[in-house]
Amino acid sequence: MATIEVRELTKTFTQGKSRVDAVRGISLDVAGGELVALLGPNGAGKSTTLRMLTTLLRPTSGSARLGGHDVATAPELVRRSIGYVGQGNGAGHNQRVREELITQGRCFGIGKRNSITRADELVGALDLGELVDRRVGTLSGGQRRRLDIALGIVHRPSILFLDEPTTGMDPQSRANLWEHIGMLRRSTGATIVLTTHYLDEADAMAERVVVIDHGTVIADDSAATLKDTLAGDRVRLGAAATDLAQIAGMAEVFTETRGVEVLGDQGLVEIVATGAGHLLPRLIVEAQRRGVEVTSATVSRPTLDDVFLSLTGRSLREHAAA
Ligand SMILES: Nc1ncnc2c1ncn2[C@@H]1O[C@H](COP(=O)(O)OP(=O)(O)OP(=O)(O)O)[C@@H](O)[C@H]1O
Repeated sequence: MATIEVRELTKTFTQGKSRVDAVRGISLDVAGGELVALLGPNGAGKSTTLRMLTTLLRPTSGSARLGGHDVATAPELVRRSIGYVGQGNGAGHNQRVREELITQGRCFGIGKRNSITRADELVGALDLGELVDRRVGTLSGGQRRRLDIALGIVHRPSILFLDEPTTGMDPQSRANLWEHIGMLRRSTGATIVLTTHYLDEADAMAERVVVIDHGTVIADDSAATLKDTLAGDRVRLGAAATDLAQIAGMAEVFTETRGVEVLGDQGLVEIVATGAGHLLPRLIVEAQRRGVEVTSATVSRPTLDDVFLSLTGRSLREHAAA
């Protein structure tokens, strides 16, 4: 049985006459221990979905069960089995780091002694040792994020939701946070669902990427499969301007070829193909056979942005930059 079972979940916000269909029928099963990234442009409905799964928002229709408990009928039981680290910081500015962790334990009904033991465990797990006596308001963005995660898992949830855990952080702090998320996962076996705008991050870290656009799931698979099936490799061959059309015609004949474009201003032909590593040598041999000189050749693997582009005709990069 899946740890998270979502069926046709929707959320419509209405205010006076205005109506926003933020989530329009999302279905999703997540198995125990999976790390799933929800990826999509601004306003796609990722946070709204997360907020419904964490019982912070009531769904308009559809259902969601977490650890066997329904968000609508058993929100208390759902809350006990999940941790949620939202986009805003929950910790008080004036509290000291260790105090904050102990207070959080007490809020979850953990006894005083056990809250202290748990706080010390988390200080170790999230590398907060040097910060225990610092006031929360003085922490850097990355340190603050590590504290947020520690606060989110005080009660040992089996499912952890992270809403844009690394947004706004520099690359080094992002890598450091990911290391901690990885360690946490290995040591607790928790199921982790997160949202991110960083395509490279979803690609490298999540074993499963759920692409959301306009409130629905438009793709759901491993990053590698999404890239292979939806985007394909890119081969770029350089040649004299007069030879480009001939190279394009030649490339179209191969069964691996999915699309060909002449980039005249760059003196290139771009070929989108399956298994470019095998295709490239054959293209070059064929060009030689036809007496056409290929002056340069590059192969690149697609990115998740290419996947999004092929699904929607739009780029996610503009959104990520925004
Ligand atoms: N409380 C609300 N009232 C009205 N509309 C809302 C509310 N919360 C979210 N929305 C709208 O719902 C849509 C989905 O928003 P949501 O925050 O879920 O997107 P997102 O994919 O998380 O975006 P981002 O990546 O920018 O965080 C947006 O159009 C947003 O403006």
